[in-house]
Amino acid sequence: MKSIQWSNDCLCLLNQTALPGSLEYIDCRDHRRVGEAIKRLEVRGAPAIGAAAAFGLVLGARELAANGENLRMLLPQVAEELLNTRPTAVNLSWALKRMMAVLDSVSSDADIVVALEQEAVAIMEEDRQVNAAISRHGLELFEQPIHAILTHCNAGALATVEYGTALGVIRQAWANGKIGRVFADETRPLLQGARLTVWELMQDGIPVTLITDNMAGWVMKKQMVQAVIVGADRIALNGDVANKIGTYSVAVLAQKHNIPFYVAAPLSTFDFSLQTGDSIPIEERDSCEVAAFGGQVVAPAGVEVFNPAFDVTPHELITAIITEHGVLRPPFCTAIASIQKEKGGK
Ligand SMILES: CSC[C@H]1O[C@H](OP(=O)(O)O)[C@H](O)[C@@H]1O
Repeated sequence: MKSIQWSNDCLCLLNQTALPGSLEYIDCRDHRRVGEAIKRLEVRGAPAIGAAAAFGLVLGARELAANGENLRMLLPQVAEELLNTRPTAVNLSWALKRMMAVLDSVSSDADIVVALEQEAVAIMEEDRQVNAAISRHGLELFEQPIHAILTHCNAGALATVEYGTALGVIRQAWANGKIGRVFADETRPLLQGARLTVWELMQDGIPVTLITDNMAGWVMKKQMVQAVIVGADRIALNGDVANKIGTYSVAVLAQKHNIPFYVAAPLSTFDFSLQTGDSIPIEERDSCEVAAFGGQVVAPAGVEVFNPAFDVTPHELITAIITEHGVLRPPFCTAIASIQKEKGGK
């Protein structure tokens, strides 16, 4: 399945809020609809929202050009609107910064829209290649086959342009006989695990067991899983990782049970401006997501709700970070710095 498809003047998104019940597609023909889709998690996952925002900027540029507007003056406002949809995943700002840099590289205004579209297509294609590389490098984690691996939320093809990050590693490991089963946390409150990860793995014929988030500790205690792998939304220079709420709890439990805890993420998820995860912005979402379940209100009206969509796992709890450049091992600050150097500080 493809979470995102671009055809000339339309960004077609697989509506992830309708899964697994129905396969519905949203045709976005302007940047405002793309922004709404990101806010509503109709498209979600750090790399996927970065790519969607990139094409949202293309749609915005087309509209401005069609109205004879000054793109260099007005496109920053379109970028700002898309940037303000969700604060935690750094891929959103990374993609928009990369797209806006096109303006500096194009001398003629008449060429801006085409150049932007080419850059958005490049971002989409690179994500495919990057996830394939992450998945290949992930094989290094499994010198010996393991019975089962636990994952949290959805870091699969739905969260990226294709193949996935954490689920990309799982797919490759399964194909090479390195894992026998996946345990998927349901991932309250929006159930990305129960609705999306389970659906993806069953589509691929990969054995999966669904558990509630509060079962993860017991599953580890009973030695039913031998590793954990998750995605990421923002990684600081010291290796602190922001990811779906509940990831920190799983990492603490993994350490308690001496189970390796892996993070799979592309370099576009690294925030090279942050020394630690302390200042990663954590999105807080509407209380109705917690006070209701499956559309049914379950808590008394008026109850106070705290609904952070992400948490930050300190680098000390992370065994390795799998990137397209290879598997990073602690000390992550050194490993990340050497990648930065290799890439010329970009
Ligand atoms: C491959 S990034 C996936 C990452 O994004 C998810 O958050 P959301 O569903 O709110 O977009 C979650 O943190 C996943 O690990």
